[in-house]
Amino acid sequence: MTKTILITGGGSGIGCATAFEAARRGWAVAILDRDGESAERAAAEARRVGARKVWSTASDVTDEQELADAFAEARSSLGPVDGVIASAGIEINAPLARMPLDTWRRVLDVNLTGAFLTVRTAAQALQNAGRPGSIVCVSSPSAFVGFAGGSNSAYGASKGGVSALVRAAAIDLAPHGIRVNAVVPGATDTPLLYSGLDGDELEAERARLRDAAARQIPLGRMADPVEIARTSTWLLSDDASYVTGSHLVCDGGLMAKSANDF
Ligand SMILES: NC(=O)C1=CN([C@@H]2O[C@H](COP(=O)(O)OP(=O)(O)OC[C@H]3O[C@@H](n4cnc5c(N)ncnc54)[C@H](O)[C@@H]3O)[C@@H](O)[C@H]2O)C=CC1
Ligand SMILES: C[C@H](O)[C@@H]1OC(=O)[C@H](O)[C@@H]1O
Repeated sequence: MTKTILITGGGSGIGCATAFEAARRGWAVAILDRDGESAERAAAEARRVGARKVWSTASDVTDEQELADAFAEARSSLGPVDGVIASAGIEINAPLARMPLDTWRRVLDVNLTGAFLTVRTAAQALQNAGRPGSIVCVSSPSAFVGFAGGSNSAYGASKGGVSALVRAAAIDLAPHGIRVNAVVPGATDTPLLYSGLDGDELEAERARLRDAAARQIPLGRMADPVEIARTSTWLLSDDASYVTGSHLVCDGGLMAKSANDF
């Protein structure tokens, strides 16, 4: 069935790949991103490769009114949405003792409050249209295990909150025929992993992560964003009609193994 979906953080990485995968399925796609230019670049590329109906706008997921306006404009442009993917997110790591409070607050605001506002706005849009629908939030292995040398307290806490939000929202929205799930990507080669790095530092980090993936991830590599996108769009599809409140882990086996194998 042809669907109309809306993606936050669709200007880059996993969100952008998900927009392309949805377009490949013949779905109409609304691409939202704090960086409006990246959203438009993604939309232009999707059109170039044959996307049927694509629309984009700048929208910050921490701003409830901006989100509501973007959902309304998406409906005017593409029609009522059937599904939403909350992919917008940031990762800023620091040892606990050196984690600035404003960094903690920013990470929680974007990743957790942004997901909450996206889920609530999506639910309102689906109910206003009198339609069932599906919402997918992008969580993380960091919601379940420690990473980054113990420096991801803010990021891990934000994603732990996203996972709890998904379970609560699934129960809350089920009577309205709205399914809510999480996709849990493993290490995926996107700009998020290289936040704040460029030039030689970025290449060195890319090499370090590829080596770590080869040694620590059972499938021996990081994910390509499109592999996450296929999982997310399956959750939005009618093939997942009885799936809600669930976490689909797409991590190459990373979490299947303990870091402390005996
Ligand atoms: N790359 C990875 O290894 C993993 C990523 N994730 C999650 O996947 C999601 C997507 O991340 P990636 O594609 O990897 O990173 P990315 O940095 O390529 O994409 C994130 C996008 O979100 C946008 N964004 C950031 N703050 C925003 C805001 N306040 N409002 C609207 N848009 C905003 C950025 O402009 C960017 O386009 C994030 O939630 C991230 O936490 C989860 C597990 C692993
Ligand atoms: C598994 C990743 O390395 C980990 O998960 C995330 O969400 C972050 O991107 C971390 O790097």
